[in-house]
Amino acid sequence: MTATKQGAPALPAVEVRGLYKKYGSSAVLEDVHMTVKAGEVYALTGPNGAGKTTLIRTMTGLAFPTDGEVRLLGRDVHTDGPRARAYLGAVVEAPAKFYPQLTGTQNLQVHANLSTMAPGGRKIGRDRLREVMALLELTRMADRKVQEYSLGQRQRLGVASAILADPKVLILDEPTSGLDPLGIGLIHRIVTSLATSGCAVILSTHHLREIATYAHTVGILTGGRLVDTVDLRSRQAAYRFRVDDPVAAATVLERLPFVRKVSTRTPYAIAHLGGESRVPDALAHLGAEGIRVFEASPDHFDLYEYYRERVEQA
Ligand SMILES: Nc1ncnc2c1ncn2[C@@H]1O[C@H](COP(=O)(O)OP(=O)(O)OP(=O)(O)O)[C@@H](O)[C@H]1O
Repeated sequence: MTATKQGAPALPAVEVRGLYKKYGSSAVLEDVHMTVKAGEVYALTGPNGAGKTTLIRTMTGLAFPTDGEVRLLGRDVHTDGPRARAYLGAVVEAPAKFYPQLTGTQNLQVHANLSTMAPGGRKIGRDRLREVMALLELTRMADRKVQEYSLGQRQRLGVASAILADPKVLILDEPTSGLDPLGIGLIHRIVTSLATSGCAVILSTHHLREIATYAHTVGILTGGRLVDTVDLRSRQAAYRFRVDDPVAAATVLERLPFVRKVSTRTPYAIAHLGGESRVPDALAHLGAEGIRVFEASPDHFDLYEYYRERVEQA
């Protein structure tokens, strides 16, 4: 848990505890636990029918759990809903529902009015509407009726409405489905920039190779159970050294104080160095011990392969 300036432990932005959801006799979510911190991008993935949308609906308070609880910034979303959702922005059913006869800006104005009326809500001015339309590259469409929007444009308008009130928690169900490659890049940049300013972001997706580039954590949900939570930042801190003797190289690397984890995969010795700046140090030590190094490069974690194995084992 991170600490605030006063030294008190910071509340998780999202906390899911022992969540169960049944439809009739069939269990859709079973004992799901999740913690997401401020500034974290958490990607939820899993096969079709795994329960991602159900989990997201339950986290946002749209569906009620059979058992367990969800807290947003410490408030229970099911028993203290309005206050828990005061800092929440969400697109749960993509693309979000809008009034087709109203323009994009008018639809955002409706959202702005609703969020102003919510507990703790503050006024959202026309400048902010223009700003989010520009951010989502919808300025050209701003005064057109939503019924004239393409699927991708409606998808982007959904994200615009979710970020309108500067949420501290942003939850997006498949935000990039239906978007073209530039639209996908746009959503990545917006999510990254919100997270950098302290917003916790949870999104569901099937696009593993994309999210591997900007998510901090990946939760793998299968058959209603969260079978793994992968910390991508620690996975990606590994470097591999192609050497003449991987076992001897591993022994040398293990002795270095900044090295956390070492393994071998012939012809490589792989080490978690804690950052690129340590690579020259590692090379110097290997060289001093007589190890010949032919190549040093980041050992990219293959999330797709990892996911495939986890889902097949589950
Ligand atoms: N209202 C409902 N009534 C009964 N069963 C439901 C209901 N909503 C979802 N389910 C079932 O719950 C399971 C999980 O569905 P959910 O939509 O949460 O999966 P998902 O992981 O989001 O799937 P996808 O990747 O296809 O979007 C499925 O078996 C689905 O049939």
